[in-house]
Amino acid sequence: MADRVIAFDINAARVSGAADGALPKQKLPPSGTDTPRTPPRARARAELAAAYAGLLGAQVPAADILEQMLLAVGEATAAVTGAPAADVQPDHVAAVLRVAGMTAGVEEIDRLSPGQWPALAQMTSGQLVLVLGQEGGTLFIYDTTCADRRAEVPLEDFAPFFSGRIIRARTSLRQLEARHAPETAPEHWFWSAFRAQRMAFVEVAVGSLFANILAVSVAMFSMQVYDRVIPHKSESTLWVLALGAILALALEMALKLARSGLMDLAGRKIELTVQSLLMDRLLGMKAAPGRRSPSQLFSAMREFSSVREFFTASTIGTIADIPFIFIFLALVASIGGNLVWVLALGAVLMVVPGFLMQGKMMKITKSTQGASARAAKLLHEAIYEHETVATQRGADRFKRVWEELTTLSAVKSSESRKLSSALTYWAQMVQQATYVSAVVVGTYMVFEGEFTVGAIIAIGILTSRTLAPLTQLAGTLARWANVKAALDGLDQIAGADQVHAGGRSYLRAEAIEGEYELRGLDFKYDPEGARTVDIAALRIPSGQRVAVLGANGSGKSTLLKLLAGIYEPSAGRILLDGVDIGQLHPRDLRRAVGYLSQDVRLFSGTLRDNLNLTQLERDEERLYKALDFAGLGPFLRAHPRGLDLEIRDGGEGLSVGQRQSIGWARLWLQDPSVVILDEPTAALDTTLETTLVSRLETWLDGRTAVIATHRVPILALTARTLILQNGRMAVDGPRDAVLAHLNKAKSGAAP
Ligand SMILES: Nc1ncnc2c1ncn2[C@@H]1O[C@H](COP(=O)(O)OP(=O)(O)OP(=O)(O)O)[C@@H](O)[C@H]1O
Repeated sequence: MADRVIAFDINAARVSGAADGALPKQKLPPSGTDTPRTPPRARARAELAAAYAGLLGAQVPAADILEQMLLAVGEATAAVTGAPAADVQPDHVAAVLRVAGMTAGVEEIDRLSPGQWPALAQMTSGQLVLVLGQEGGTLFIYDTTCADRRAEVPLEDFAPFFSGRIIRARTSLRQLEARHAPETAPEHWFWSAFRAQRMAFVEVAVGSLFANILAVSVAMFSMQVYDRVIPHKSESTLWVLALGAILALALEMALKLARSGLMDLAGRKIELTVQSLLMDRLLGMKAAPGRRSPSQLFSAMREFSSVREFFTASTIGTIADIPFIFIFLALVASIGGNLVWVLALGAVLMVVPGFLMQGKMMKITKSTQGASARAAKLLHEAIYEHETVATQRGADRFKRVWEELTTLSAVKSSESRKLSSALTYWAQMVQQATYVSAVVVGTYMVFEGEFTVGAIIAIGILTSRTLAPLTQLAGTLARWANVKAALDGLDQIAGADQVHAGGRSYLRAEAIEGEYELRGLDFKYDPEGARTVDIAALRIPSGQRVAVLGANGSGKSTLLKLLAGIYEPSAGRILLDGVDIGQLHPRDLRRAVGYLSQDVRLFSGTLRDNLNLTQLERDEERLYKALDFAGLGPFLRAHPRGLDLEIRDGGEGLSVGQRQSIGWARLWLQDPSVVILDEPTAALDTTLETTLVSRLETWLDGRTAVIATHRVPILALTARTLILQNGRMAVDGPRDAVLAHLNKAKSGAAP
């Protein structure tokens, strides 16, 4: 039996890779996440978690799980000790399974029973094993060394080594819905957040009902005092009624306070949901060159504040009070009969202009927003491009356009303010006029003997209460155009095509070899315009290094962005490892394809943040190794702040060449199997370029590389040369042959 346990233990070690790292290496791509400092069991545990998730129907590659795990481990240890990543614990595995959309947790069990499986069991040695099921006295364990991946282990062999802890995951209802529910129209990004808070709104409505019923008490009190207390001089009744009315008022206030608390909470939740969704959509947008302007997106996001202010407690309270107008009207009808029509007419007159003016308000708002968006863009350029504006003597032009825009925006917003004040004042005036009319009609009814003085007083009070929410509604309507325009702007962001489109399934690829095939590839920035890239057929075998040459504007950068999957072809296909690049899961694509752009951008934060944008790398040594590779190591080792060097707002803090080096360091950390490089050494000095090129000799080994360049040293790394002319492939051949041909053509053309 002991042999059996040992055999099992070895299997377990192999399955979880804890002891000897016996996992087949090719299972995970050679990615930046798999560093020498990757916590010892992380890699194997990622494999196990991926296998477990797969059993539950969620196809998540181990590489994704590994990334999440390292994040979870890093955050947990950083939070406690600030130390580098520790070992992956069961809690981290459970957390990662939850991120993958399942419900998962660590449980302590005292008995092994069939209902618990499949689950990950922790052994006394700390190893995790995936238990697939249990039948009688036998457990089925996931074992990659068996042909059918299942090992049978008797319970009595397993039990002594079992720690009593399991990680159990279940498919969440949301996941089941996503997997099996028939496809329905997607929910509106904004209104669906309201729907999620519907319970809070039901509670608000109930609170409003009681608050409004209590609000009647003052009217009833006045009526009773005038009609009963005064004629009979009944002091005790007066005090009883007064006490009742005050109690009712206090209760009404308490209810309204509770109601506004509830609305605030719901409002906050809605805001957080919507803001996070908008950010997700913004970050996940597909590149749409020439079709969407960044300044439009900026101003749309900024306008969210007007949406937030609109949907505060006061607006929701106003809307919640509207249905109760009918209760008040019914009450007035029961006291004053036909007099209720005066109120009804007043109510209609109060809000109709607000509705009629919506079109005009919308027009004014759109032009105000247009002008202020353009002004914001100008401001951005004036600040960030200050040096160019100054050296190119552009200040006068900027000032003129700024004045034009601010004048336009001031005129338009004053127009909008005037209209909205007029609407509010109109509503207030009609409310007062309705009160006067109700008293006049009531007085005639008193003359006729149909009415008491108390009833007139009560109706006066009820008139104010009935119409008060409508005055607020008029104000709300005046602001609605603004909010509607902001929502329309945000629709652009929320509805923008996403890189990772929800509701479609992608092909998951653990590793990408890097073989490209282009078929009938066309790309146009402007759908009506000419083709920027037009390549009938091209094949780049995996591991080949290709240089792309061509004059300025010939389409090199565009082709590279297409190969990197940043742009989508307008027509034709790009296959990577035989799969349409659009079919590959964006995470897998981004992991395997490294892209170094012509203009490396830095973000505000430290240099460490800028190097480690994935937040996965916690090993300082590795960060320095990356910097050494890119030629920045000596500079930063000598720098007093080192990796904590502050990169200022707008990415300033390093020279253009140093920025390009950071791009190289990022690429080294990513360690992709395909590299797409756009003028990757253009900003480097010749010494660094030569050093880097010699390092690349070995680093590029086994990687597919497509390099657009005007520089000779980097050409030495490539085996094949493509020359683009107006987006078309003019030449394609072995480097030396192409270069010789070019030199010959040049010398032939020379006088
Ligand atoms: N974002 C964009 N929107 C519209 N047109 C663009 C955009 N980017 C590039 N173009 C156009 O596409 C054509 C090809 O540009 P691309 O940047 O691919 O050329 P390139 O060969 O990389 O040039 P360079 O050597 O100067 O970097 C150019 O005519 C350019 O005007």
